[in-house]
Amino acid sequence: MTETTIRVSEIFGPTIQGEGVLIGQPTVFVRTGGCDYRCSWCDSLHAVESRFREDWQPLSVEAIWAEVETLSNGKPLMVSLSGGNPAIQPLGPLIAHGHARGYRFALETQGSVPKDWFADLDVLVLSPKPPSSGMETDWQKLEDCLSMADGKPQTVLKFIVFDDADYAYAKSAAARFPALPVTLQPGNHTPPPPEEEDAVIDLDGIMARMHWLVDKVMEDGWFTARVLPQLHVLLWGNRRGV
Ligand SMILES: C[S@@+](CC[C@H](N)C(=O)[O-])C[C@H]1O[C@@H](n2cnc3c(N)ncnc32)[C@H](O)[C@@H]1O
Ligand SMILES: Nc1nc2[nH]cc(C(=O)O)c2c(=O)[nH]1
Ligand code: SF4
Ligand SMILES: [Mg+2]
Repeated sequence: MTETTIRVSEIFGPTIQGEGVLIGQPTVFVRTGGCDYRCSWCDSLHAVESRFREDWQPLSVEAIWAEVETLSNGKPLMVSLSGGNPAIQPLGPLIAHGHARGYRFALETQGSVPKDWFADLDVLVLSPKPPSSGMETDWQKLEDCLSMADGKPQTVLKFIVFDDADYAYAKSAAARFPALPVTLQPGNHTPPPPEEEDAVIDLDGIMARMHWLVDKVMEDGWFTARVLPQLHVLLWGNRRGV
C-alpha cells in the first residue's frame, strides 16, 4: 500500500487519444482535479473550477489502478494523465505502479509546474498557453519542466491556435526549443458549460479554423509542424468521458 492520494475528476476509456502526437492511439484517461491556470477557452472546466470540487475524489494509487485495469480489461495500454493540471498531483507512485504492470504513461500539462517524476513518463506533452487563453507563460518554469524530464520521455509541444497572435506565439515558443516536435491544434470556441453533457459544437467554426491553420502553416513554410484537429471533438462533440 502507498499512502499517496490523488485528486481525481474522472477515469474513462478505453477511447482513442484525440489530440497531438499520439492521436488515434487507444488509451485510458485519468483526469485529475484542480488547475493553477484559468484559460478563457478551457474545455475541461469540470476539472478546473473549485465549484466542482465535490465531484473530485481523493483516491489511492490502488483505487485508481483497479479502475484502469477494469477499463482496459487488464491489457496494458497507454494511460493518459490530464486534468486540470495533473502536474500538481503526486503522480510518481501511480506511474511506478503501472509501469510494473506493463502500462505506459503520457502526461498533458501547460508546463507551469515542474516535477521530478516527469523523467518517469513515457510521453510528456507540453502545451504552453497562447495569448488568447489570457494566461502568461513562465518560460523558466517551462524550461524547468524539460530539465526534470531530463530527455527521458518522448517530449513534444502542442499549441492551441485561435488567431494570428496565437500562431506567432507558437512560432516563437517553438524556436526556443528547436529539438522538440510540434503539433498545432485549432481551438474549439465552444467549450460546453460543464453542467451540460452534450452542448452543440460549432463544427463549421472548427473546420474553418483547421483550414485557416493549414493554409497558414503552408504559406509560412513551417514544414516541421503537424496540424491536427481534436479528433474526439469531431467524433463525439464536447461530450465528457470519451
Ligand atoms: C484540458 S487540458 C488539461 C491539461 C493541461 N492543463 C493543459 O492545458 O495542457 C488538455 C488539452 O486540451 C487543450 N484544450 C483545452 N481547451 C481547448 C479548446 N477550447 N480548444 C482546443 N484545445 C483545448 C489544452 O491546450 C491541452 O492541450
Ligand atoms: N479522446 C480524448 N482525447 C483527448 N486528448 C486530450 C484530452 C483532454 O481533455 O485532455 C482528451 C479527451 O478528453 N478525450
Ligand atoms: S491549463 Fe489546461 S486545464 Fe487548466 S485552464 Fe488551461 S486548458 Fe484548462
Ligand atoms: Mg479535452
